[in-house]
Parts: sequence; structure tokens; C-alpha cells
Amino acid sequence: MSDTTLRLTLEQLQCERDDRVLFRDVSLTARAGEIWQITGANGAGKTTLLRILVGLHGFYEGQCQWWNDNWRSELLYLGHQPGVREELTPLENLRFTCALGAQSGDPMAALAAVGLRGFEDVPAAHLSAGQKRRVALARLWLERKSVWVLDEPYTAIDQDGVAQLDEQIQQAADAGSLVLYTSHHQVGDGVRRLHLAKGRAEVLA
Ligand SMILES: Nc1ncnc2c1ncn2[C@@H]1O[C@H](COP(=O)(O)OP(=O)(O)OP(=O)(O)O)[C@@H](O)[C@H]1O
Repeated sequence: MSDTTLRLTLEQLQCERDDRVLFRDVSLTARAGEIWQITGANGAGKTTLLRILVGLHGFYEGQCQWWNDNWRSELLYLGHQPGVREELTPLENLRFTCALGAQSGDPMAALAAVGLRGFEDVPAAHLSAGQKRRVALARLWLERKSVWVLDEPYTAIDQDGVAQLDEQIQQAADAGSLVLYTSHHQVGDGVRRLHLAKGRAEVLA
């Protein structure tokens, strides 16, 4: 019988860009219910690593393996940029996500959850950087996915937003999701950490 338990396995993962080794020997197993924080200096390769995990960067050596072939349907990926269409309103942005089939759920409720009640119909181009990030983060309040890969989700978020995001990530993990994120901010106790530095990778879990 095949093992259907959610997990990500990296074995001897190595990536070079422009003849520079970003990281080598990244080996770990991340499982359902865990939160992994990926840290490192600017340019250490954090975004590149996340892009490898979600299949957007294919130039690497070693193994990057999800638990089954349908992992993409369970993935919620938020990239380094908010990925918000500026000509659309927050509500239209979330409806667009839902219409693409990426997620289902209640866009109005999700926007209210991230403090954007009253801004649903304002063109995203007229929002602040933090508000745009909140539009992107609202996807975390739509249908729950079991794998979250979040690139710098705390960028531009105020103190209350940070606390709220901590809680949402913790709740997702408690409910059995696997969360991997880049940030210098630690969500809470028990978070596992992968640190990238000068071509080396260290698991500090
Ligand atoms: N499009 C690209 N083409 C070529 N090299 C790139 C490209 N994007 C990034 N790199 C290289 O990869 C390195 C790692 O970039 P990456 O964005 O993964 O780092 P990071 O750790 O996420 O940095 P930051 O903390 O500044 O966001 C960069 O220093 C750069 O040399």
C-alpha cells in the first residue's frame, strides 16, 4: 500500500545561479502539521528555494519530492510580490483567484478577516503597500489548502497584522497543514528553521 501521508522530502538539493552556489546539501523531511521558517541574508537563495519547491525553478540538482502527484491541488503559494492586479479591486482580485479554480471560499469574508472591509471596491492601485499585501494574504482565509508556501508574507504588514498572521499560520498547522515560509520573523515556538548561508544550509530545528 502506498504511503499517502503529506510530506516534502529534499535530498542533497543544490542550486547554482550565475556560477555561484546558492545552497548545497539541503536534506530534510517536512511533514503535515509543521511550520518551517527559511532564513538567510539577502541573496542567500530563499526565494529560489521556494520556487524550486513549487515547481517554478527547475535548474537544480538533487531530489525535491512531494508525497504524491496531486500535490499541486493542495498548494497555496504566495510569491515575493503581492501578485495583486492593480486595475482590479480587492474583491475582483479574489474572485479572479476563485474563478481560476485555484481556490473556493467567500472573498468578502476573507477581505473582512484581513481588515479590508470598506476597501473591497477600491482599485488595488489606490491601496497602500500593506493593504496590497493584505489582499494577497486574504487567500489564507479562503478555502484551506494543506500546503502553504509563503515568500515573505510579513512584508509591509503592521503589528496587528503580524499577530493575526501568526495565528492563522499556527491554526493551519494545528489543523494539519504544512507551512513553509521565508521571513526573519518567527511565528512561534516549535517552528523548524532552515538557514541558508554562504552556500551552506543548516537545519536548526
Ligand atoms: N532572475 C535571475 N536570474 C539570475 N540570477 C538570479 C535571478 N534571480 C535571482 N538570482 C540570483 O540568485 C540569488 C538568490 O536570489 P533569491 O531571490 O533567491 O535570494 P533571497 O535569499 O530570496 O534574497 P532576498 O532576501 O533579497 O529576497 C541572487 O543573489 C541572484 O544572484
